[in-house]
Amino acid sequence: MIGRLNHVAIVVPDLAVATETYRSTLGATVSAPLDLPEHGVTTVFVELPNTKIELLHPLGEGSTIAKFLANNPAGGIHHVCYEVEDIIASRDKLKADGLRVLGDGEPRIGAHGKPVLFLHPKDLFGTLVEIEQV
Ligand SMILES: CC[C@H](C(=O)O)C(=O)SCCNC(=O)CCNC(=O)[C@H](O)C(C)(C)COP(=O)(O)OP(=O)(O)OC[C@H]1O[C@@H](n2cnc3c(N)ncnc32)[C@H](O)[C@@H]1OP(=O)(O)O
Ligand SMILES: [Co+2]
Repeated sequence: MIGRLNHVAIVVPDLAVATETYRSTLGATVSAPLDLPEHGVTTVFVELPNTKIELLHPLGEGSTIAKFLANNPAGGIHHVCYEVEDIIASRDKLKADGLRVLGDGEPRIGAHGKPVLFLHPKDLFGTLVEIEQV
């Protein structure tokens, strides 16, 4: 079911500082910030040869990642995203196998304009997992 690693997400306390560090210190190609108010985040994508790093910062009140940043004020790895071919079939199999799909269980459009879902970290060894249909 899961395919390529689409991205690894890092929540950062200062998106501009993190972006400049990846661009200048690490010499990576980085995108412009993208506000995703429906997800309560601002994202910057670091393009790597074999995957992407998603830099995340809370956007607006009640952001789903505000608590994570409060618990990890220096930042931290927040989730990994695996690619799937059919997000509905994947969702239904994961649910049938007892994993909890977060939110209302319906895919939403993510930063790449593709449908995404999230799986509870407690069901996947303490790791928040996002699946993205490609
Ligand atoms: C989709 C746009 C973009 C993209 O790639 O396209 C994004 O990726 S946006 C990313 C932001 N959106 C989300 O993360 C949506 C899914 N997340 C959630 O629903 C919540 O963050 C949730 C349920 C994972 C955690 O909720 P909350 O922050 O309120 O914390 P809780 O106290 O309820 O957590 C319960 C339990 O889980 C542990 N936890 C929380 N976050 C993580 C994490 N990122 N990785 C691992 N574990 C996590 C937390 O410590 C609690 O554990 P406990 O032992 O009970 O203390
Ligand atoms: Co993501």
